[in-house]
Amino acid sequence: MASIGNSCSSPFIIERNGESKAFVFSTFRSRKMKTLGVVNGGVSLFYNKGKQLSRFKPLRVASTGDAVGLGDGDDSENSLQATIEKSKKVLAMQRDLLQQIAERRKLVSSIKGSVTDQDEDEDEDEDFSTGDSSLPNPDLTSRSYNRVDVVNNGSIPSSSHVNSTTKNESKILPSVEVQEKPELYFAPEKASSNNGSIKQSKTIDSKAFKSDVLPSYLSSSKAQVTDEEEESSTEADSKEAAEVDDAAVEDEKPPPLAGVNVMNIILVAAECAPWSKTGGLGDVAGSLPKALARRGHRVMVVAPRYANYADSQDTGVRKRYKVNGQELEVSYFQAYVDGVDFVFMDSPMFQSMQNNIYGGNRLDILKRMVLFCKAAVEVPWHVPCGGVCYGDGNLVFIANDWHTALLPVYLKAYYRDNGLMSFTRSVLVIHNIAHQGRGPVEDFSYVDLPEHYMDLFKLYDPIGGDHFNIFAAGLKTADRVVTVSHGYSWELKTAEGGWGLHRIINENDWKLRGIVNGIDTKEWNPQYDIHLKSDGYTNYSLETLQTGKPKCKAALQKELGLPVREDVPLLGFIGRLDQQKGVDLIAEAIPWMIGQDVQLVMLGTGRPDLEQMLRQFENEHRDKVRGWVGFSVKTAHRITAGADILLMPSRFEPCGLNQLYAMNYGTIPVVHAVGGLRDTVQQFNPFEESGVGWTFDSADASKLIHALGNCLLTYRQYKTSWEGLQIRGMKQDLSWDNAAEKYEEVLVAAKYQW
Ligand SMILES: Nc1ncnc2c1ncn2[C@@H]1O[C@H](COP(=O)(O)OP(=O)(O)O[C@H]2O[C@H](CO)[C@@H](O)[C@H](O)[C@H]2O)[C@@H](O)[C@H]1O
Repeated sequence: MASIGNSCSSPFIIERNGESKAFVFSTFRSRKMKTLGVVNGGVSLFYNKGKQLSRFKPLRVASTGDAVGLGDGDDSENSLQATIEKSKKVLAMQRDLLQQIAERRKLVSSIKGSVTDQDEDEDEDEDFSTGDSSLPNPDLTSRSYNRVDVVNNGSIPSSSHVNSTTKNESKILPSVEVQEKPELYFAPEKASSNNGSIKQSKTIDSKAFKSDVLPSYLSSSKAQVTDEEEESSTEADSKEAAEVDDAAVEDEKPPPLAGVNVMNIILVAAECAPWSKTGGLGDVAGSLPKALARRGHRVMVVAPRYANYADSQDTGVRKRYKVNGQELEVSYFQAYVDGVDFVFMDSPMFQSMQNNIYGGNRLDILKRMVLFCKAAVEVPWHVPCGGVCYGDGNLVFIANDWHTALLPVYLKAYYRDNGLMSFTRSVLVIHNIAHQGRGPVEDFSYVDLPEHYMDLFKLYDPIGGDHFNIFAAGLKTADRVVTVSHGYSWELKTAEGGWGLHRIINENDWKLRGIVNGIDTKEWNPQYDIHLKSDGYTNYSLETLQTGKPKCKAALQKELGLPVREDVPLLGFIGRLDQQKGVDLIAEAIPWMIGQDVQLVMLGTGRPDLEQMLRQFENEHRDKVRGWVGFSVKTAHRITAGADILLMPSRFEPCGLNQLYAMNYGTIPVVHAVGGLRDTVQQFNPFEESGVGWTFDSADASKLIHALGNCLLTYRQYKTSWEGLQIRGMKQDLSWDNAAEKYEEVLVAAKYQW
């Protein structure tokens, strides 16, 4: 008995006795054809209204996603007949629904006519919010759906809107019985469908035939009835459709910021704040997606579920993937926050790793990432968000660092090479090239790829000879590559900055772009910061800076057990304790610092020897230094608010977030001018009263001391200049919104890249 996989499978894949068959259409329809994706007994097909069906070609797909072309199968004839029959029925249902909507619209028009003008708008709103079923509201279709639906060929409502629509829609639409679980398919009309043009939107979401969600062709009626080239089956149909279209136009919301480029975006990362975080990657995964969602995209984040996150819910979806010959089950939990679908992948492999995300030996980590990436590629098929899967049309994955660099490779090897996910793209973001997923060549056997893929991973190392390198394969395979600042994008191409990957990066320069990270201005904002609401701390803004910040400084000094003195400059350092962050430069400068009248607090975890060093600093200079070994988000926020100066002597820094947070809190950064630090911290110029901090040009303790000396002098003797530095820093727009717009350009470029 054929059955569809868990609640929302690919329309192409039919599972039978543990094996899956995938159907791929051998001919793509021309733009002039009306193509409709129809769920039918587990088979999705495209058909031309009343015309000949597309031929399709069966593929056999292994549960891991490997697909092997088998040519035309005998039973395809029978299933073809069956699907034709069922398609006709569905078409009839569709006409029925359109007719009902048109009738109801007429009814509402007549009711509207009898209501006084001044009340009209309010009444409509009330009807919507209260869901009053006595007055069916045709405008629901245009109001209750996300703007994405109108312009997106994928016709996917965002989760929130799916939910709100579900609530209202049942009152205006007859329920349609569908036995099969929802499926999703988007027409493979890349160029025409993906430009977001309303008129070109032709695909009918198969979800349309599920009883509890408003069909996309009705919800975004514009998207489905305004095609001038459409061959309507009856005149009445087109008239009714046009009326529905009018209803949508009447209440149309302003277009999304992304305009016609609205897409489905899935960011995949090994960590995602606030649920999991070891550093800046977690921050980016937690906040960039929200900025993309604000631009009108439908956005999901997929991250491992390292612990039981209270705010997420089990979706009930279960899938199995092979890792190193072993079948492993994954399940998915979901939360909807600030317009983004956060999907957490659960597996015994991830559980209990919350405080040790990258823990275990090389092969343990590799196997975790193989499982994560294999499963993540199929999330848009299997995991419904707000009741509806994303599907693979108009979709771009954003993979991050080596941990997810396998994703672009799997997307290509398992799917695109086999005619699946043909219009799905991948972008790989480099947050830190120093970690690459390296191992001996034999590690290739763990990633479960065809032999000819080996070349992508193999890299020659002058010391170790040939080795296996996951980042190398991801960089070559991804459609586009982003790194987190302009400075770092340049450094990556040098032998010093590319960490052995500079040749590959140079060869792929055409697809590389530097985009400076933003910050989550809700999370990292002194005005709303939840960590400043107790223990003597206080929220402050630009207006209350001169009273609020000293209060936070005093609270921090008190909390740390340092002398509470307003006049002493308080220096802070927050970061991973490793070679990258230049902790050793601070160590070298400590004797000089101790000779100054300053206080220093350092927060970090990492290399045991550096942790020990922090403790030692504190023990030796208890009146001036605090070395806090540990990972504490609260303390990081409090140091950022309470310190006067933030030290970032990083040897290399792809972007750096702490200096951005610092500037937003009126804390002055002193940084090594490298990578993103050079891009984001302009040196103070006392003659022009410009700049936002101090920079030094080489990773040398004497340079750090020189820059810090000038900084301390300004703090002590030039208060007005100091305030100017603080104000300029705080006034900058450091939000993700700018960066999100640039990411969007990259995503669009990837989308139209063949
Ligand atoms: N002990 C501790 N307790 C609490 N919080 C702590 C902490 N140690 C670090 N953090 C927090 O972790 C984040 C660190 O972000 P960074 O961007 O500075 O560095 P990271 O090197 O991890 O990120 C990499 O990716 C980011 C994102 O792209 C790039 O900015 C960066 O240059 C690149 O190295 C900040 O939010 C910081 O507050």
